[in-house]
Amino acid sequence: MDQTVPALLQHECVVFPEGLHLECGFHLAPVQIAYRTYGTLSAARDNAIVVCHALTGDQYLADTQPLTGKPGWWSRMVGPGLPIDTDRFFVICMNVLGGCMGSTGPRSPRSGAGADGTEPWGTDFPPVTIRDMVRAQKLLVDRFGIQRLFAVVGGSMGGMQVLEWAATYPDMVFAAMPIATSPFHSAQNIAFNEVSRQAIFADPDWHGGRYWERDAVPARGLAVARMMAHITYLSEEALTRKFGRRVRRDPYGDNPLSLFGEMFEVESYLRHQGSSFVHRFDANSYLTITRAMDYFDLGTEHDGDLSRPFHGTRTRFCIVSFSSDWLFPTSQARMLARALNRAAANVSFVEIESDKGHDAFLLDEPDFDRTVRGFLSGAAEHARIG
Ligand SMILES: CC(=O)SCCNC(=O)CCNC(=O)[C@H](O)C(C)(C)COP(=O)(O)OP(=O)(O)OC[C@H]1O[C@@H](n2cnc3c(N)ncnc32)[C@H](O)[C@@H]1OP(=O)(O)O
Ligand SMILES: N[C@@H](CCO)C(=O)O
Repeated sequence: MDQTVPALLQHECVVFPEGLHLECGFHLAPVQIAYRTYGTLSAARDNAIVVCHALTGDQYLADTQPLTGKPGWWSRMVGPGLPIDTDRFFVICMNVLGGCMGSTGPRSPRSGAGADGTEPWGTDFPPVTIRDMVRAQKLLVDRFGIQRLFAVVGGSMGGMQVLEWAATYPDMVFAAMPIATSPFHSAQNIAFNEVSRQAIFADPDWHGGRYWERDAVPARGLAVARMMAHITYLSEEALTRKFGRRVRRDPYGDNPLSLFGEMFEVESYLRHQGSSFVHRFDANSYLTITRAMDYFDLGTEHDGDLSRPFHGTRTRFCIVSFSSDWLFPTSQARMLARALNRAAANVSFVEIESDKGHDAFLLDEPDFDRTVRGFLSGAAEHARIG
């Protein structure tokens, strides 16, 4: 496994020297937010959409991702004439707090007492929550002089941020589209995250989280973490359709269990997903962000009542789930819809038929594209956006 440390790049970002008081009680300063924008902010500043990325996404939504050289993760969704139409809307996408693509996170230089600005935070980076991520995003939205967002859209952990935006800043969000998400992180998903984290801890190059001292990364552990997680992003049907039981010659030649020097295509695919991930992601960020997802529960401060954060809301919601998503199943999306109904919110709910599993929101699903386009166009008419 290649041990190359993912490159530290220069990203477009804004530094907020005053920082942010985190939910854990720690004051993190400064806070840097890396972002990309697409389209033009209207003179009335009323056409802004914040798109929130998922666990391992980044701000490169619709242009080339600099580490991989590939198109941004939602290039088919965001652009001129596309469902999130940049001829009409001004789209902002920010790397989350705790991330590793330019926003303040475990790879950033440690700040505060005793810090000399050369050593990264590593595992001493304070625990952050989804609400902290959203409050950090609001710093940048305020800097743009935007008082009300036309919409907030996102899938998976991005959907958690959408819900947190709507709950924390109800007067700022006209429309909200939480996709393939849940009002709380389930026990099963916390369990998957824990397996991923243990894989990282078990790597001999983990070095107590101070792997930079060895100029290495816990590549094997991080790759195994991603391999396991990646299975949860697909579905049995999708894996069968893609690979079935097909085998190929084992290019690694390191499998003592292979009878004829072969390997299953699905094994080879997972290895590829694991090793390519290591080139674009930081292990300490992975730990920080998976933990933030685990903490997420809209009912925590409300005796488990998921409707209370939304009482009195005027935000229009469109909840989207995918029929084969077993990580964030439709039953959890329905739970969210019922909570919003109890809060008397304006809510619509769409389940898209798909066999692609959780990552369907990243893939070509024409019904999904039509849903995004339709909801945003309808909401734009009500918001009287040109
Ligand atoms: C939401 C966010 O915020 S963004 C974060 C999302 N981005 C990611 O998760 C990136 C990694 N994830 C993926 O690639 C996801 O599978 C998706 C959903 C984004 C893309 O899915 P698909 O387009 O169906 O691609 P697929 O899952 O088939 O993977 C294709 C890759 O596997 C490789 N591959 C396919 N079959 C095999 C095989 N048998 N052996 C080895 N490699 C294989 C392909 O060569 C391709 O490699 P590349 O990405 O280096 O070019
Ligand atoms: N595959 C996406 C979605 C996970 O929830 C990601 O890695 O961010």
